Amino acid sequence: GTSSAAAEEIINPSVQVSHTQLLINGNFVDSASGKTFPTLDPRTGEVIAHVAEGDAEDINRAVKAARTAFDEGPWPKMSAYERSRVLLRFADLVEKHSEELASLETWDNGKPYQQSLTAEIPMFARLFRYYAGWADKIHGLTIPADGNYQVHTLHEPIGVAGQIIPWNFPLLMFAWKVGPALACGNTIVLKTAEQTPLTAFYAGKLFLEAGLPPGVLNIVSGFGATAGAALASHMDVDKLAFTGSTDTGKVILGLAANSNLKPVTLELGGKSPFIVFEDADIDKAVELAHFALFFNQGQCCCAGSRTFVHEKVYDEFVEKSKARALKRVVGDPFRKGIEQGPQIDLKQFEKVMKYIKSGIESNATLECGGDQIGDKGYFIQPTVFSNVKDDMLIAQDEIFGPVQSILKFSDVDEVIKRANETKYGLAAGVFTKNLDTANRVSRALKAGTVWVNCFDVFDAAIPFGGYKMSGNGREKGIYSLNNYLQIKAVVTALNKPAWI
Ligand SMILES: NC(=O)c1ccc[n+]([C@@H]2O[C@H](COP(=O)([O-])OP(=O)(O)OC[C@H]3O[C@@H](n4cnc5c(N)ncnc54)[C@H](O)[C@@H]3O)[C@@H](O)[C@H]2O)c1
Repeated sequence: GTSSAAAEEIINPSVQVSHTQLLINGNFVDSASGKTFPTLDPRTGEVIAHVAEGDAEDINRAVKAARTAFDEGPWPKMSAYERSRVLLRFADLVEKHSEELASLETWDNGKPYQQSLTAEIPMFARLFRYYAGWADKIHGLTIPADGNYQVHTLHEPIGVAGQIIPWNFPLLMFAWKVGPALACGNTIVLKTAEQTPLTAFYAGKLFLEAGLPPGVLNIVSGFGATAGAALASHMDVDKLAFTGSTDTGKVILGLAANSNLKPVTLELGGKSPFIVFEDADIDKAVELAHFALFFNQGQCCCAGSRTFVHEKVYDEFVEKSKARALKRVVGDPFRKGIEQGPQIDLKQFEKVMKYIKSGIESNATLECGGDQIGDKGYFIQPTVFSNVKDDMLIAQDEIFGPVQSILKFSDVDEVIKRANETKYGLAAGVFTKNLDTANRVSRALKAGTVWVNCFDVFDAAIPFGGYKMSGNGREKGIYSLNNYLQIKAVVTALNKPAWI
């Protein structure tokens, strides 16, 4: 049951925290200041470990190591095949150590252990194998141009990549950033989220074991305003990739523009519609809409956080969604059968509770949930609001928690218009058996991903990214390679060519 699980005794993770120092130039080292900060267990708010607190000086050290590794090699000078083999060896090591990695991920983040172990670790390894496959297939073109010229393009690595990742998927965000950057032959300084520094260090250790040369992947833990800002504004960083909130994305873009104009890829927030049409199989639609919102404690940038339901099936849908949310199993994420763990930290917990209060005050109907579970950690009852109107705060802002908002609609044009009336454009779900409806709506929606009769499908080959204020650029798939390449046109005059 929902309310008692969190009060049960805490399960001890079967893993030791072995790496808490910054990874710079192939060595685990203390921060220059000697400072550390605690990373907390979201189940209890208690300290898991003290981790090196990197700041501007450590970012400088890491960028210097990455610059040297890029300019002097061996990484960009290795054959692409050799680079691909390092990525493949890394993926093998990830599988060998999947239980340690999954335990650390769950401990630091609060997500169900089964999810870490059976969904995220396999996706993590798969992504590195996918980009290992690209490493030796990145090449330029031979181009026919007017005049006596031989023209070709070189697809060069862009240089030192700065990468800043969030706490909701610490390992997967690491993979989406590091995989393509390494496949293209770049070197990296990655800053982890202050809430979840542990798994990146462990992965960094595995990369060294896999034969990644020193300085190619540097990992700095620390806070956004210090370490993050130093990385974004560094004059010797050639490319920046960021995932996190839209507000921070704006800051980052400014820092990049005001320093050396480094190109920036942004993956930001969302308020993604999940649209259920009248012909849908209601039981399946309820389950999928539930998953689309509640997966990962509702802490997904692409969460289906506006559930639009056709008026003909609305009442049944609301009733069944409420019943499903009441059945959701919340508790210690290390316990078998748990579907939902705690929110990441006190700040996020308070933010979600504030939005629940706002939903109630704006006269949405609270169908179920709405409270904290227990008095320890950051567990929140699966919460469902119905009668949600477009102008309510809970229908406009990214809540990033286990709060489903159900809205009623009556025809296709209306729902397309309302679904697009948001500053965001990350993803959307369309649930219908009608092919014409599916085709029409998926083309009309202003979103980087449209899932039709499915949701949260994150295969390594599928590009992901946002329209509008959900960001720019795409990660995963072939598209992500462009983020980490520089295109050089080489034009050579030809003397008496046989043909042009
Ligand atoms: N799109 C996503 O995947 C995603 C992930 C996490 C959070 N969020 C949203 O963001 C909200 C706030 O969460 P948050 O505060 O952890 O997100 P955030 O965007 O502030 O943090 C993400 C990363 O950016 C870094 N950062 C923060 N300020 C920075 C700065 N000035 N310069 C450089 N780096 C900086 C952080 O240290 C972290 O590594 C959440 O409630 C949620 O709505 C979205």
